[in-house]
Amino acid sequence: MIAISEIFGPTIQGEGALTGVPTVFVRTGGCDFRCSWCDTLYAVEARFKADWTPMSAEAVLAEVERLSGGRPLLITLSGGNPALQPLGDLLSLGQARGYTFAIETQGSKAQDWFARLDHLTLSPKPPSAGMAFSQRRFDACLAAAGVNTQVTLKLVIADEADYRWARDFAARYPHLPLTLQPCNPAPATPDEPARETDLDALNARLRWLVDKVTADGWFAARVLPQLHVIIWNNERGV
Ligand SMILES: C[S@@+](CC[C@H](N)C(=O)[O-])C[C@H]1O[C@@H](n2cnc3c(N)ncnc32)[C@H](O)[C@@H]1O
Ligand SMILES: Nc1nc2[nH]cc(C(=O)O)c2c(=O)[nH]1
Ligand code: SF4
Ligand SMILES: [Mg+2]
Repeated sequence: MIAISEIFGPTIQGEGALTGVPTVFVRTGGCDFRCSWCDTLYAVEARFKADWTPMSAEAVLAEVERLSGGRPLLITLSGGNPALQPLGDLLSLGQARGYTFAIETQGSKAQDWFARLDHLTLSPKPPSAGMAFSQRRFDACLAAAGVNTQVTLKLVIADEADYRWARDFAARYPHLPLTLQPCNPAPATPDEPARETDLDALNARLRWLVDKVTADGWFAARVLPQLHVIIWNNERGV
């Protein structure tokens, strides 16, 4: 069974290389990390376990088909860490009906079914997140993706130290397409679910990041906002 926090859409992918692409999100419950600025703690912290529904692959796909009116589109697996879940059967069922699959994960856990995804977005955490990085685990994710899954790096930047870390990190993986996104410093939290972020402050961070990248001539990086935050602020399920 798959631990499901929420299934929603169709909406658009708001982050990373697939920004703007229509998609349904399947958000799993449970994470091996607890990032300081995580915007989805309701799908992370064990105290919310009772809100996560154990679902079969068939039941998850049935809900996606209901939401999409049976018209196949991109299914984005996120969480929590979806790589902790048994998602191989969901891929087989969905792909047989024409759906394509992308995953968002931090690169801490590899699964053999990564090779059957269309897109694997790896988002290793910068220093500001407060999480340890395992090179071995990250490289295992890359190896599991094989040659047929499109891998991209998505790095969140909160401050100067994160920016320097991102420069070093990306230099070790020059073959991977790279997107940078400014950290939302005021995400909604379980204790303050209606919290709104300051979009002007977020835009200032975006401008700072563009200035850094252009001043450094870092032309391999693409700088993108979280489009869903610009459109819907910290709203959940969009
Ligand atoms: C909520 S995570 C779930 C998937 C997986 N656990 C991961 O971190 O990649 C989805 C994406 O949101 C990003 N993210 C989380 N909180 C954020 C914030 N406050 N500002 C910007 N991006 C954030 C993560 O870095 C990740 O790229
Ligand atoms: N529209 C939209 N785009 C997203 N990209 C990554 C998301 C996530 O929470 O993983 C997300 C999300 O929650 N909504
Ligand atoms: S790894 Fe992803 S879901 Fe887990 S705590 Fe960090 S940002 Fe949140
Ligand atoms: Mg999100």
